[in-house]
Formats: sequence, C-alpha cells, structure tokens
Amino acid sequence: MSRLPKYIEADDVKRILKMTDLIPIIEKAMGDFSKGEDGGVVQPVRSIIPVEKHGGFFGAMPAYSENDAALATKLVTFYPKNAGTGLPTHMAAIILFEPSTGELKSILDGEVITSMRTAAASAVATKYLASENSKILCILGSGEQARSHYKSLHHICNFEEVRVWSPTLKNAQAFSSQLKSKVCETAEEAVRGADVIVTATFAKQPIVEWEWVKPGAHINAVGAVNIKWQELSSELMQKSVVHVDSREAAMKESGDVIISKAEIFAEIGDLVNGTKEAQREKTTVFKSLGIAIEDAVSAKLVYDKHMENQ
Ligand SMILES: NC(=O)C1=CN([C@@H]2O[C@H](COP(=O)(O)OP(=O)(O)OC[C@H]3O[C@@H](n4cnc5c(N)ncnc54)[C@H](O)[C@@H]3O)[C@@H](O)[C@H]2O)C=CC1
Ligand SMILES: O=C([O-])C1=[NH+]CCC1
Repeated sequence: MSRLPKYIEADDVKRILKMTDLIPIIEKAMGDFSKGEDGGVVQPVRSIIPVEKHGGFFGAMPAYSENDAALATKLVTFYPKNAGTGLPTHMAAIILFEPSTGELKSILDGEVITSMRTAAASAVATKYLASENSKILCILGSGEQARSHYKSLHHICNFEEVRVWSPTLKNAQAFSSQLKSKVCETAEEAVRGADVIVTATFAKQPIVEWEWVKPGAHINAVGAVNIKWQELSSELMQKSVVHVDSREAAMKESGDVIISKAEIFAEIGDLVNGTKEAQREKTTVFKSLGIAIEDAVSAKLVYDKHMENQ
C-alpha cells in the first residue's frame, strides 16, 4: 500500500460535503467538546502568530476526537489585506492522521471546510437560540462566511426575507444577485427588525448597536477574531445572553468578550448537552471563534466519503 498521503482538493471537498450531513456532526462535536475529557476531545486553544510585516496571521489548530476517531491539525492563514486582490483572505490545509497508529492519512484543502463548518456551527447555535418563528435574516458582510451562512441558516429557519449589508455597496449587490436578498445601505437598516443576525466581517470596531437589535433576536458573531477587535458594541454584549464555542478561547482571543467584560453564559455545547438551558426568548449572542474539533470531524467525514468512492 502506498504510504503517500492522499490530497483532497477544494472541488472534491465541495462536492462531498453537504450541510445536511455537516450540521449534525458539528452539533455532536460541539457537545463532546464541552464535555471535556468525558467527551473524548483533546483540543488546546489554537496558536496564532501575527505575520506583522504583511498584516497577516498564521494559526495552528490541532484536535483529537476519540468518539469520531478523528486526529487532525488545521494550518490556516488569514490576511485581511488580501481582500480585493483576487486571493482569498483565508487559506488553509487540514492534515488528517489515523489515531490508532499515528499514520498520516490525508491532506485536505481547508478553505471549503473552514467556510462550511463555521456556518454549520452558527446553524447549531441558531437552532437552539433563535425564535422558532424567525422570518427575517440579516447578514452583515458579503464575503465567504456571509455566503456560507446564507446557505446553512436556511436549513434551520424558514426565512421570508434576507437582508445584506457590506461596506462596499457593489459587493452587497453582487451577493444579492447570486443569493436572493435585499441590499441595505446601512448596517442599522439591515439589523432593525431582524430575527437572526450574522456578523461576518473584518470590522475592528463595533458595527452593531444594542438599540438597533429587536428584543429576542439571535446574533451569530463570526468575525473579530482578535483580542483588540469588536463587531458588537460593549452594551450589546453586556445586555445579551452570551454564548461561545470555547470559553477558554473566548477569554484569550475575543475582543467582543474581553473588551466588553460581558459574562459568558454558556458554550453552545452546553446547550447541546442539556447542561445549560437555552434562553430563546432573550436576546442572544453566539460569539464564534472557530474550534479545531470542527475541522477534525469535518475532515474525517470528507476523507471517509472520499475513500468510499475510490
Ligand atoms: N468564527 C470562525 O470560526 C471563523 C471566523 N472567520 C472570520 O469571519 C470574518 C469573515 O470572514 P470571510 O467571510 O472568510 O472573509 P471575506 O474576506 O470573504 O469577507 C470579509 C467581509 O468583511 C467586510 N469588511 C471588511 N472590513 C470591514 C469593516 N471594517 N467593517 C465592516 N465590514 C468589513 C468585507 O467587505 C467583506 O464583506 C473574518 O473576520 C474572519 O476572520 C473566518 C473563518 C472562521
Ligand atoms: O477557525 C478558523 O479557522 C478561523 N477563525 C478565524 C480565522 C480562521
């Protein structure tokens, strides 16, 4: 047998990975993660190093799930300055190993998985936290995550209206021409009255204020992955019921949490496990940072399906 690892490229990942398969797998992984050792998950907070000269960041994200027999590390770069150059702002590879022997099994494109698993995690949060009658979706940002969230959240709610806002109007218009939605000229216009809100931007200062948000709305805050950056105002964070993917990571990486000093009510995995009760009727925030276990179980799923067809 060849010992050369298989490379699974972006087009294959895109073809193989379906939101309907991914959302339940991510839900289970978030639950296992929040059980700690009892959930069979080993995952440190990722290491992120700045590549200061070029305004970029490089992250290493290892994780092991005993239940899923998934052992992997994602290596990811994020370079906000790539916007508009033709290169993606996030690029990644996931290296998958066989946990029983330590053998290298595969190297997978990590961009598609990053995009889809992040949107799947928000879908899980939305399933537990959004009002059951949610009709209006607001998306701030029109890039990769905005698009994948549009798709994943339609698996959870029957939206009658989707609004999109982005700092560059023509980007919002391009989004809207591909994914049925109404372009808004301001973030406030998009947010007011929305039941579910997604912030998927590279904003460093808050772009959403407490008084714009409909009481009982649910917010998936996906950007601001830096101790100094915020997408949500401190008042909004303080007055909402705040959830995270990883408490430990949020206290280390999230400007939205650290600057606002907002209390973290629960990890999404605690809702999945039933150890904390979802407060659907309140205004809720899921401050997502992205955890390595999401990548490991997604990569394992893609690899297994890919090998079934070989
Ligand atoms: N929580 C998680 O697991 C993950 C989070 N992310 C984060 O999500 C965010 C979006 O990522 P992508 O969609 O992949 O990036 P992208 O580059 O495809 O899109 C970024 C969007 O942010 C907008 N934007 C840029 N500067 C802004 C500003 N100052 N104010 C408002 N909007 C601004 C751009 O117009 C664009 O619509 C980034 O912060 C990224 O780091 C990305 C991957 C995983
Ligand atoms: O989880 C992830 O891969 C990332 N989160 C922020 C940038 C990349």
